[in-house]
Amino acid sequence: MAVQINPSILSADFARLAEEAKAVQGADWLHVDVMDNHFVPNLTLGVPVVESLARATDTPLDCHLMIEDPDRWAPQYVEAGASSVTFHVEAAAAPVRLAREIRAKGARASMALKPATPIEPFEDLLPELDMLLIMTVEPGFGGQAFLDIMLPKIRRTRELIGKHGLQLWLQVDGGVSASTIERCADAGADVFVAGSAVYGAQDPAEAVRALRAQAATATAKASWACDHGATAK
Ligand SMILES: O=C(CO)[C@H](O)[C@H](O)COP(=O)(O)O
Ligand SMILES: [Fe+2]
Repeated sequence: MAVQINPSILSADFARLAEEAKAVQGADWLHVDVMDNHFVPNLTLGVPVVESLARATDTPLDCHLMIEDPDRWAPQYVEAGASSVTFHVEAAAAPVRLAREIRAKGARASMALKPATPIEPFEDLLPELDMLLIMTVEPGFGGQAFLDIMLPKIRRTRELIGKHGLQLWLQVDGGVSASTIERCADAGADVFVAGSAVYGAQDPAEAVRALRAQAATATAKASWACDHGATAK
């Protein structure tokens, strides 16, 4: 499977979101961080902004919900135009029902794990999902340092995906940059969120291209990709 690069608009200029979306043309998805100041100690944007952004760009929206009560809110993000909706398992009351509802409404269903949440208790849920997000920082803020200690979890998750023969995407989010993306790809990630590394760059579109090239090269050399026939874009 090809690697995917998803710039996070958390590091973009919120007053110029439509232009900021165009600045990363060539990106696979736009990553939209929704924070409610309850699940995480920060507040960003909600359904109306996602609705406007979906109208303003052709790049599909990958909504990462860092909010309480995703069972109630996640379906509204699909209706607002998100093509992928990620809820946190720590916040969901009924993750299987929620994933099925997101899919039934026509979006990709994704589940996120905070750094201290292990994957193993959720192995049986993997077939219900289109993507699993492993946080590589504590959720809440952009520009934090990548947590190396998450690499074994990425590796174990990739093994579980292989064991069950699933076509599940494995996303990493937090501190992903030119100096960390290769380790993530080597461990088994294939979808890479990058906020400050893209929007903090002189040329955001070039930063996306450079990250993609690095991830693709690391994936081509990775044992998990050789075993499962993954190919670089
Ligand atoms: O979910 C997030 C934070 O909770 C963001 O997507 C993430 O932090 C991106 O920013 P950066 O690449 O600068 O770490
Ligand atoms: Fe995110």
